Amino acid sequence: MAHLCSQVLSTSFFTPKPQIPVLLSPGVACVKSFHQYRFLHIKAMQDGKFATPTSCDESKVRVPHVLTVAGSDSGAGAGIQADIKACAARGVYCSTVITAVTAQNTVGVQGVNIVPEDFVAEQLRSVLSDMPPNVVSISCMLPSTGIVKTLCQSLKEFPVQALVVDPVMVSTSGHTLAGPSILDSFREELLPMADIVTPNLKEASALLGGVPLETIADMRSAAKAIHDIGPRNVLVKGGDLPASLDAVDVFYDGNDFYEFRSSRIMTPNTHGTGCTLASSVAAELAKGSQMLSAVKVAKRYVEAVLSYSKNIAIGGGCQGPMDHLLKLKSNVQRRRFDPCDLFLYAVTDSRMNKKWGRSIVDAVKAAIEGGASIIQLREKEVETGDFLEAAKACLKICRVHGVPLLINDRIDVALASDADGVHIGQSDMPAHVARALLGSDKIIGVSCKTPEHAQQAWIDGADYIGSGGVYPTNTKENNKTIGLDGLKTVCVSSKLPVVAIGGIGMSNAQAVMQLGVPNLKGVAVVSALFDRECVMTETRKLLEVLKESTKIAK
Ligand SMILES: Nc1ncnc2c1ncn2[C@@H]1O[C@H](COP(=O)(O)OP(=O)(O)O)[C@@H](O)[C@H]1O
Ligand SMILES: Cc1ncc(COP(=O)(O)O)c(N)n1
Ligand SMILES: [Mg+2]
Repeated sequence: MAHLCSQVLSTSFFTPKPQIPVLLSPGVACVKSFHQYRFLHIKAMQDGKFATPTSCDESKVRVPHVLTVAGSDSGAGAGIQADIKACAARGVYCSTVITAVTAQNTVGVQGVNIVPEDFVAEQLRSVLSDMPPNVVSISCMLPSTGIVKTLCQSLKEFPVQALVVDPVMVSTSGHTLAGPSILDSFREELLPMADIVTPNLKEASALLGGVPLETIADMRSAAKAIHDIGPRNVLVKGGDLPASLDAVDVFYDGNDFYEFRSSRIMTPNTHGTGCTLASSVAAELAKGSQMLSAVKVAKRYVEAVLSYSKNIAIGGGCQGPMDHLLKLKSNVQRRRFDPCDLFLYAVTDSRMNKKWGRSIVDAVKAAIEGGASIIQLREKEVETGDFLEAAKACLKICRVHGVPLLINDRIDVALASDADGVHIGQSDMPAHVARALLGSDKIIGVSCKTPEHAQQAWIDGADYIGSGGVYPTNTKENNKTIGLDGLKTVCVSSKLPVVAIGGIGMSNAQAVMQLGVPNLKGVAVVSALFDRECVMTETRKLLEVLKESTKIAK
């Protein structure tokens, strides 16, 4: 068993993968190449440097793992907290060694308490001896020369495949996090070990003895000069480049320069961008990416998080944090499905839009203005790319008005546009498969003509049922009409809310709503809204009819 374990343990280090990032520690000053790291790692294993796992089996899966060495930020925008969140968002396990604890918020840094060197060493030993990371990321303040030395010593003892160094010296709020006394050990010991070093403008300037950096040409010269100190790659970050419309970072690998550009997000919530970038580079390297693509992906991630977080309000200061877990947040923020949303359910139709010369977006806007409570895009004749663009544009409008947007049939389009859900028929993907793909927060509606369909929809995790055709309709070929009786049978057989569909309009909506079954929540309408000259007026009129009929029913 022990033999098996050591094979499992060593796999990620011995397979001829591309380099794995490690945030650099100082003791390995003379070790630069990936192959040398691997050699040292193998030797350390042979010397019994790693703890022998007490239990393991072949079915265990190794996960990409970044060890971040950083300071704690009580405000959780930067430091260890940013690193953990970024790694989690990038799908990578993150262990931590804390070098200092700061009292910090959106106003600034109120205090710094340095962790004793021997305790930093103990944390390093605990992690490195038992759970060797793919990459070490030193994305933080290193408050003393002693800590730099401790790090280098530990990395010498437990070499890793790649080292990422973010030389945090000054916080965005202007607070000095690492004094000039450690600059020498940074330059002499840490930087030569780094696979990549990621200084911002101020840090690049400090590393080079205070040269002013004001243009992209300056950043290129700085990247080259820092490369000469010894790291294999340099990324000079231009978040603070004055008068730059774009956020431009300059990458130099010793041969070529690359400019990574993204639009500049106008937001005060930029605290922690540097930590986030470094740990994301480390995360991508841990997953096996080459350096250049790791930087590219990390930069794109930072841009997405900044953009997502640009209006969040946490704290009263002017250095707000970002929200790294944007995906989770968007799910939490989404309004839960309310059966009352089914009251006036507008279903678009591409043929009708074409006939009346309006875009899908114009049709949706008009229906919402008229009072539609939910929208379904049913666009059978539109190309996928156009459908996706239309869905995104409609979603913006729907979100402003708090109206859910569903996509007919196309789970791919619903996922890609982040629409609120789908409506599927009996011959589409089964609802339980759609649920597995879409997750628990999206709305799923299923067309049902019989109690058996309704029962299955409930088992499969649907949120509502669309039942019909109640009356004959020409928006759907060969569609069996089930009549008011068929609709009632489906309603009483199901616990799910139901929306009636098929040939419903001004003349018969009242009859449907007066069916007298409590889970019949509304009517879905196509032609009566969209095969008309003024969608908004027709929607308003239908809304009045529906309101009137609920009054009568009471
Ligand atoms: N307002 C912004 N919009 C888009 N990207 C930004 C913005 N500010 C910083 N960045 C990006 O965030 C990353 C971190 O940059 P920077 O803020 O310069 O580093 P640090 O946080 O270490 O000071 C870089 O990729 C930079 O281009
Ligand atoms: C503990 C800790 N680590 C790093 C930073 C730098 O982050 P930023 O440059 O965004 O202030 C910080 N402020 N605090
Ligand atoms: Mg910054």
